[in-house]
Amino acid sequence: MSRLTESNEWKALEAKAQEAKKWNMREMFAKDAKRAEKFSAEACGIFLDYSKNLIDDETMAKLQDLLKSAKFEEIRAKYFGGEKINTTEKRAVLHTALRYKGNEPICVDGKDVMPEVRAVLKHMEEFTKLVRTGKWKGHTGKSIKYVVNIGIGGSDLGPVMVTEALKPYADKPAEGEYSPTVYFVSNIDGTHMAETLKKVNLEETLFIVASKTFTTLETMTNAQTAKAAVLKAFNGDEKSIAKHFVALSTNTEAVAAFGIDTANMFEFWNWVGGRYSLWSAIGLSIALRIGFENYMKLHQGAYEMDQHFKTAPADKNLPVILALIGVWYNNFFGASSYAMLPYDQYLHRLTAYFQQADMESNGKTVDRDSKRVDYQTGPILWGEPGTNGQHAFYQLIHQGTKMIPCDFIAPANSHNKVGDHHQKLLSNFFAQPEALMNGKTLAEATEELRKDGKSEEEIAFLAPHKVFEGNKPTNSIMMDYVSPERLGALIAMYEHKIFTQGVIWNINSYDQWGVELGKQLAKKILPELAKADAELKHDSSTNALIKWFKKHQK
Ligand SMILES: O=P(O)(O)OC[C@H]1O[C@](O)(CO)[C@@H](O)[C@@H]1O
Repeated sequence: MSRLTESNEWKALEAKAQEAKKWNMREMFAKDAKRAEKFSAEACGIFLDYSKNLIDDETMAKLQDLLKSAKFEEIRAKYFGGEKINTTEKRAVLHTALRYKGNEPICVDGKDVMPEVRAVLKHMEEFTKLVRTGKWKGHTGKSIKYVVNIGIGGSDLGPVMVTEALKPYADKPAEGEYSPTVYFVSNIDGTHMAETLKKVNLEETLFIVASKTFTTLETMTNAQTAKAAVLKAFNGDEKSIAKHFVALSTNTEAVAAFGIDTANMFEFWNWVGGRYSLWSAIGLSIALRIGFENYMKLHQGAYEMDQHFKTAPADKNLPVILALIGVWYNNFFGASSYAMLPYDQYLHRLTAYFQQADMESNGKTVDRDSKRVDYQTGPILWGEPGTNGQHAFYQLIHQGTKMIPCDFIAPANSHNKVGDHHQKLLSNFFAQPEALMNGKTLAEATEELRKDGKSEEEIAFLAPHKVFEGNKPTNSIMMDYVSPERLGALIAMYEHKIFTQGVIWNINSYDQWGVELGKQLAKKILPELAKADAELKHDSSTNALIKWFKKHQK
């Protein structure tokens, strides 16, 4: 047994869960007219209603006790204070410094990181202005119309998600500026680069090679392909590289070795985790697309959420509430996944983005004391935007045998006022959590069928299929618009939720050793694919697959 599962706080929650499994949310709402008011909170323009959960005051108090016993406040202070809470890599975790708007120093190893942070932001601002005003010229003297960000994981998903989410801001550039079209190439599958190259005119294209390490196989392969295409287009003139390539990285030497002028390198630091890096130089494609001012508003929203997370009491603290509710279902109800369901088409990559943030952070089996855990850690996160998901997988959420807590997310206003689309969209946003909570009893289903004139025999057969057990937990999260400020706050809210859960589970949320083994094996297999008579020393399945591939490869 671990310290966590042996603790009184954990045991109290286990006992409480036995009680809560018998609760009926419909009855809880009927009994308490103030339930929604009691279990809701608002900060930084984000409204959270968490009343449609299997919780009462005592549950929340006991979850807070668990949090306290995990030394949450102490670890939170270390997180914001630049201490090396990523212990396996001996690194601080300071994405919050990248968006910090205050005047206090933030030190790592006794050195204030803020002057460097501000210098890189300044560099990004100047560069963004040059490109968006058409002053940055390509090799043949043409301005930049296309930007291709080459990166993967955290060097791709954040910028993709944000540029999609804030597209309305790209469509409204400031006076004298324009918004280049931005493409993202991540997959090592040559199709990704090939299809992108078909869409751009190289004379007007800027490639951003975005890689924290500047060693990632996918990114380096794609970058070499892009470099070869540029050199070919400009008759092998190496000088063209400086005009068409910039780098975002922590690895100056590798950037220089690639042939990119380090004056065109935007630096960040090893205390920025890849999946938390959109606030760093990795955000350059965002700034180029929506303008630096809007990128700063995104930072502002996140900074405000950081302040809220640092100071709000647990019962009003949005990231804390979300984290505690997540732990409640993950650890005491056996819920292995949760769904993130944004009701806004512009947020269509939000879930994919948080899949990395959450699953790469908290998908761990060993705790901070290097012991195997005896409890569940990070959940599986999945989802699609509403209402598309409703016509695909909601059936299982409503009537399947698994508990899938859901976060419903929606803005009160759409950027596109098209007829009554938004009203219809939002009616679904409100209806789904209501249906999941209330369900439909056998008596109600029977009554409906009777009203439809069905025979008693048909009713007996059909009614059980029409029953919705209900009692399914949801959070509803709203904001006025999907604006840079609100999106920044929303992202930071979930980042801190992930941190808080990591603290409770006593794991290091900031390393990712789990991605290494597959990479190592791929490196070993690559030369075997090229050599016809390579001796294969894998398991019989892997050997057979490689042989089949070789036989069929033309
Ligand atoms: O920015 P880099 O160093 O190319 O890494 C890309 C991604 O690869 C990972 O290390 C996982 O393989 C992620 O954590 C990271 O976001």
